Amino acid sequence: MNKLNDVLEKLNTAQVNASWIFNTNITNYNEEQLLKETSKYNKEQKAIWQEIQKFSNYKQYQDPALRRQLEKLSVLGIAALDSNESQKFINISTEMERIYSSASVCLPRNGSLKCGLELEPDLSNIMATSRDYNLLRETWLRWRDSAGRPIRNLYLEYIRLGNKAAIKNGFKTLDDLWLFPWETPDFKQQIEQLWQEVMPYYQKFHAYVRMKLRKFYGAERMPNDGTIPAHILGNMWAQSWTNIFDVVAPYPGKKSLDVSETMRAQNYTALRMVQLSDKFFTDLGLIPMPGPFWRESMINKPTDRKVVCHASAWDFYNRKDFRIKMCTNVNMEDLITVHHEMGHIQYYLQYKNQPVTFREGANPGFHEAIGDLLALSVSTPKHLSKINLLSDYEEDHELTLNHQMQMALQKVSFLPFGYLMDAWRWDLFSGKASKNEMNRHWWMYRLKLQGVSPPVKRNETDFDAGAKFHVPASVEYIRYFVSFIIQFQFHKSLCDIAQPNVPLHQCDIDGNQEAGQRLAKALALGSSQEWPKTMEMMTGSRNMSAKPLIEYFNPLWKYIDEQIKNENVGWNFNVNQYMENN
Ligand SMILES: CC(=O)N[C@@H](CC(=O)O)C(=O)NC[C@H](CC1(C(=O)N[C@@H](Cc2ccc(O)cc2)C(=O)O)CCCC1)C(=O)O
Ligand SMILES: [Zn+2]
Repeated sequence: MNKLNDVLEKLNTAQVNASWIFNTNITNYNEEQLLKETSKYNKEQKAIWQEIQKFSNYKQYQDPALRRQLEKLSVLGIAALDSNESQKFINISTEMERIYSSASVCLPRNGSLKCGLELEPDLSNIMATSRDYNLLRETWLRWRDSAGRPIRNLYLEYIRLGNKAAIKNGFKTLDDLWLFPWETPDFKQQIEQLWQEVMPYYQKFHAYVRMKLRKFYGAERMPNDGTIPAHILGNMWAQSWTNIFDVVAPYPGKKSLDVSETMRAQNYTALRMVQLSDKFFTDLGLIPMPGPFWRESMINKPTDRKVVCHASAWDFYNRKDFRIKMCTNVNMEDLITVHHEMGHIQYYLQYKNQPVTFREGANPGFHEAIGDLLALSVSTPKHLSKINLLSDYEEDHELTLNHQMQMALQKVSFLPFGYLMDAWRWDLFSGKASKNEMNRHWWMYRLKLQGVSPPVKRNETDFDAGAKFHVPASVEYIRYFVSFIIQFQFHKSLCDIAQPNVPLHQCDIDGNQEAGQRLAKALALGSSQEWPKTMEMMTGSRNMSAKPLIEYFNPLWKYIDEQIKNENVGWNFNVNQYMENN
């Protein structure tokens, strides 16, 4: 088996290398190289897979670790397609990613038309900072015209081929293949259950934010069905509302917890942000970033070439080389993202000596939760003041509520979006939703779960889901919904060790070696055991639970209940009202 392990290592290293080169230097040559490398990777993976099929009686193996590795290797994924269909699938995926990452728009800018505006940083900045209702609507609409629409027909092909691949792996449809790594037969039910648990709290939060936006933009700009227009929430996909903090803050005059200004004033650089995050990990007794990380990572947007700016963390599967790629801006949002990416790297470092098949998170949600978990401590006012990013700090009720609001704008607003991104794709893959109504199905979920509506009518030539990175990039998303739930479970467990008598929302685990050790033990296991066992190691329970998230925001729920006395919580909707009947 360890011979196979070496082969798998070399295979993965070659593939990741080619992908890194393309992502950090987008040229036709590098794209061709990546395509060649990917087909080679798929062919060799398939050969190994066919080998393993011969040991089909692997279930009888005594050694549990060996049995588990063979079971993971028994699912090949997309590469199970025959060579020309597999090539077609790779071409479609590459084409969708190219369309998305090269999309740009024209916008009316003081009298003339400005063209070549890209998502990062141009459009994201407008969505975050503009309060001009019409400019926001134009930006929202034109991005979807440029990035979403051209992907629609490619996506239909993607689903057709993906479902064929699922069948070749012994599954019914592509959603079953996507869910395989979760090893949880009732996974969809567990997710729905978690959503039911948090939904009442989300709806109250939605009512509060809607009330504040109505006051700011005027009642005539708010739909009468109680939904919030998607373009005024500070984000291109309304997935995180942190950028409208100034509009919804409980105590606007109070010290803002957005330390971006202070970071710039203190000449923070991307490097300093990464060093700050590294220090938090090592103060917990975790593994410091190794030499190659500092030498090879790309943490600033290069000026001499095109790159994929979407932040990411990379494991080169050689137990030495780990990198992040980020077009870092010096602000608080990116300080959080740096911690998120460093959380991935820490996980890679902790499980690097596992067999290759176990070098994954206990489940994909675990991998997404680590960085955010540490960021929960970093973003407390107390910690920010400790690292000199917040001056004349004194804990009081107003500061607490402003902090709670800022955290809810990041975490609570995200929950329905994290769910619907895959609920929509599962329905399409499984055939539960018709391919002729993909956009209607998208807006059904956006209305039903998120209470967000399109600022202009949509139709079936639009493909609004395609305007979100993870759809053309075919990156599964439910991992983020799970992460936003379990990171609070982990936070509560580590806080019970580090600061047992501190309210959860004020807890900072910084420097607590015992908490660090509890975390390190769980991370070092990778996916070598089923995730409920690792969940039990971390939290004492085998199950996911939204209770710690709800507890973290207790002060905020009380405040919101007072504020929304005259508001109708929730919304009604009729998706026909937003779809042009074509
Ligand atoms: C080689 C490779 O691909 N590696 C994987 C890691 C691995 O699989 O090992 C990887 O780096 N994926 C990139 C992805 C980037 C980000 C993302 O896409 N975030 C979601 C959802 C979200 C939003 C807010 C938030 O606070 C946390 C998550 C979004 O932006 O919608 C962008 C900013 C944050 C994380 C990531 O790091 O997860
Ligand atoms: Zn991540």
